[in-house]
Amino acid sequence: GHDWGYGVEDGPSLWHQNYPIAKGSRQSPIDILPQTASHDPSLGPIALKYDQCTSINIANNGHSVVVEFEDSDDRSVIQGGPLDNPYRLKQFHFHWGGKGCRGSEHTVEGHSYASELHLVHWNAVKYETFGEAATAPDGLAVLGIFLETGDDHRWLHTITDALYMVKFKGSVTNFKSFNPKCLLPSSLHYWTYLGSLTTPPLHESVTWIVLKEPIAVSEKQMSKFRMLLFTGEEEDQRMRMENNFRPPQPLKGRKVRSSN
Ligand SMILES: NS(=O)(=O)c1c(F)cccc1F
Ligand SMILES: [Zn+2]
Repeated sequence: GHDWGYGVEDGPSLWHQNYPIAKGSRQSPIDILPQTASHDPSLGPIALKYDQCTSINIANNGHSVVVEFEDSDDRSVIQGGPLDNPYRLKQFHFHWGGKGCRGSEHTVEGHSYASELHLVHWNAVKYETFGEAATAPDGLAVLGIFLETGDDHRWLHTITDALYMVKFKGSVTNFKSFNPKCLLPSSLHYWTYLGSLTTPPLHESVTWIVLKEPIAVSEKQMSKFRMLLFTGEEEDQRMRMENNFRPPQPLKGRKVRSSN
């Protein structure tokens, strides 16, 4: 059933009731302090091999809009940086705010961005399935990319033009051969730390890799995300999908490392 959301009655401050790990020792997102992040020379560059990317569909799961990928082999992986082996691309999705409001999950010295893109990868070397990896401490690697409002993003149109097809919770439509490489900023410099899923079940299974450089998207493009609904077609009360972000969580002694 509907056991969590982003509203007053089911939002992030209440998730601990059904998901006690919400108060755990490695929860995400966090506020990143660049001055405190230690530059670790042993941290190499991350490598994204997205060339043979195979997107399948785009869906509204009632919490975000998600693009799923074919992950039966290692055609699309992230490797290098803090990772000991390649992690397979499974899906990407976004978190965003209301009109004129901020909506990123990670913040940088208290500054939040308009939105945050998450590219979710899993450790198929050590685990059989995404589900199994999602509960393992080294199971997932999520690449976080900040979106700030500014110029139009030429490739984001492919996604925003498809959003009207998945307006309602539970809707899904074909979305083939989209390569998320076109959503990357020019620099792959990053911060990295050990954390969790930012939505229930909040498993502490994520190696976070957050890119320092945001990408620019237009306010008009952002407004198209806000025409999505949290609610299904059959529900009479229509709730606009916005502010679907969890606020920063306690660092609890964790170290954030910087690629440079
Ligand atoms: N937000 S997040 O990137 O932590 C995330 C995942 F990694 C996996 C599933 C859902 C989800 F929301
Ligand atoms: Zn996310």
